[in-house]
Amino acid sequence: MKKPSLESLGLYERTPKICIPLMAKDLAGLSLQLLENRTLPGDLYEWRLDRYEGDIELGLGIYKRAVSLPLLCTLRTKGQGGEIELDPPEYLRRVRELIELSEHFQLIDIELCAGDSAVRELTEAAHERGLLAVVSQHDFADTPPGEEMLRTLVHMKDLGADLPKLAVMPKNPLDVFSLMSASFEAYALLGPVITMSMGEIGRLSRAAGSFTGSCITFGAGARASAPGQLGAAELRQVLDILGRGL
Ligand SMILES: O=C1C[C@@](O)(C(=O)O)C[C@@H](O)[C@@H]1O
Repeated sequence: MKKPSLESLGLYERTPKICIPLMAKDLAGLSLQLLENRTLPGDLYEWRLDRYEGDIELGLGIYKRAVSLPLLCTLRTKGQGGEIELDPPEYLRRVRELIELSEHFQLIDIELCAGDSAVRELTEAAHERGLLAVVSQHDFADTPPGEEMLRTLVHMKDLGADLPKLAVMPKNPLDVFSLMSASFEAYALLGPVITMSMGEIGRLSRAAGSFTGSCITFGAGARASAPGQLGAAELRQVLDILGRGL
C-alpha cells in the first residue's frame, strides 16, 4: 500500500469507515480473530497492542498476509481504557519503536495524555515515516462542556494530528448531543475527526458520523474494545440506512 492520506483512505467520504478492533493476546489469537472477522464489513482494522504479548513484527506479517485493509496500531494505556500501565517515558519509547515498523501499517494512535511535547515529537516522527497520526483522548467518567471538547480537538490538530479523536462518557442523551455537536463544529473547522459517546446511551453517536464529521467508527468483531460498541455487521446496516440519499 502506498503512503496513506485521508483522501486515499476515503476519510473525506460522507459515510464513516468501520474499524474493527483486534484484541488478541498472541499470534495464534490474532490469526483466529482475522479468520473469524473475514466476512465482516470492516474498512480497516485497529490492532490493540496493549493486549498483545507476542512478537509484533511477526504479527504484522500475519496481518499483511491475511488482509489488505489499512491498519491502525494502538497502544492503549490503562488510564485511557487499555490494558497496559506505562509511565510517560516508557510510553514514548514504545510508540517510537512502533513507528519504526511503519512500513507494515498506515495509522498510529498517540495519546494526548502523553503530554504536548511527547505528542508533537511522535506526530512528527509518524509523518516522517509516512504514517497518519490519530491523537486520542478518552474520558470514561464524563462528557466535558461542548467548548472544552472543541478546544481539545483543535489542540490535537495543533499538535500535528491528522485525525483528532475524542471518546467521552455520557450521563444522559443531552451529553450525547453535546458530543455530536462539538464533533460537527470541529469537522467544520478542521476536517474529519473521530468522535464517540461511549456506553449504551452513546450508541447513536457511533452511527451518526455522516452528520457529525466523525470519519471512523469502531465496530466490534470477535471482541468489543470499548463500552457501547455495536457489532461491525449491525453498524454497516445502520450506516447504510442513515447514509441513503445523502
Ligand atoms: O480510541 C478508540 C475508540 C474506542 O475507545 C471506542 O470507544 O470505540 C475503541 C478503542 O479500541 C479505540 O482505540
